[in-house]
Amino acid sequence: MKLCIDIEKRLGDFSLKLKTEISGERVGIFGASGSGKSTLVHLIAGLIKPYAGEIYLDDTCLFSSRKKIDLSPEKRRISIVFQQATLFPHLGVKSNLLYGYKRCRPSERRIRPEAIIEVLNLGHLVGRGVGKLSGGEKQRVALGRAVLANPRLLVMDEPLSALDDSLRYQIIPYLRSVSAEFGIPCLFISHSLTEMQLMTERVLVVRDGRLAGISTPDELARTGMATNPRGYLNLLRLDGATQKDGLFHYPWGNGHLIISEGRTGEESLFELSSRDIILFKQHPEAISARNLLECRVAELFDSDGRKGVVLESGGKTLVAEIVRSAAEELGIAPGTMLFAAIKASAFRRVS
Ligand SMILES: Nc1ncnc2c1ncn2[C@@H]1O[C@H](COP(=O)(O)OP(=O)(O)OP(=O)(O)O)[C@@H](O)[C@H]1O
Repeated sequence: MKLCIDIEKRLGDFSLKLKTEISGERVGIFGASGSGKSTLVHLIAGLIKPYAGEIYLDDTCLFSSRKKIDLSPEKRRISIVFQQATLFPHLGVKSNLLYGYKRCRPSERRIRPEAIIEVLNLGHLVGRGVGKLSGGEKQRVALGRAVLANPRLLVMDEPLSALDDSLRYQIIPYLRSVSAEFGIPCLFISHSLTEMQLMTERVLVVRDGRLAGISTPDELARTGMATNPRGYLNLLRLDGATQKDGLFHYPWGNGHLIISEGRTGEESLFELSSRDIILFKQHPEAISARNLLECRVAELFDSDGRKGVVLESGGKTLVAEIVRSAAEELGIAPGTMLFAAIKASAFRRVS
């Protein structure tokens, strides 16, 4: 997908003026509350109209004030999944799912409803009404309905922010797999950096209605490391745990990670703050932390007076954070071998 935007819009005191070009299959729009993310996607989807400018999706002109083109939302074929799943309350799960599908020309129906029902794990819900569905189930039905409308682009406008933490991370694999399995490019809006890291490959950053830059989620996490209260959040997908003395041992890099709140038999996603990793130049004699990993410094980066240290072991990486003076005292440079100590309780299991 390639999106070219050059638009201006004013809403009350707020003005949006943005010119950019971004490509990718999973693109993020990231910015603080009120920065203009929803306004931007409403303009792209044709729900509101710019004063002036142009919007192109691949080779299709969606809007051009110069050429007097303004495609209707239906002709743009952009499906939006909103923060709160807006299902039709008088229709059951199946009719909600098929709502847009039935309105597509048969020749345009690319995706089989059965395939979506399977990918989104909705089989046990198709005979039900929507009134008693949980928040996560409603969001999966809304997602299925959006995909079955055969969109050219799927917009997800903070689809996870109404869900609690555990549900949020359960839904992310579904969001990723619909986009990947059915080849539908998606535009994912959020102000959560973790969601950006899990969902997108490139990110358009918006600040006060203006373009603040185009970045990758990892670059964003690195830049924000010093100012983010939780530093750089390492996201680790781990599997194959064995349990010993009430702790979970996961294979990682050249060794193991020992984690308090793990589980056996299933993959889990863990967060680990860069601030929970302590670095030693030499092997410490005795420490209480359960993890002591020998790692090579792959890279160093700056973030507002602090140093990010990218540690590598057996092809896996972790980012640790130290103050600049500590980096100088320890003589840390790419290639240096270090010991990283991490408490087993520092890992937070999010799914
Ligand atoms: N119809 C409107 N009339 C006047 N101001 C509006 C209107 N719609 C939005 N705004 C203002 O435009 C600004 C951007 O709103 P928008 O919803 O695009 O932000 P956002 O980045 O999506 O925020 P959030 O993350 O909180 O959803 C806000 O200051 C909002 O109050």
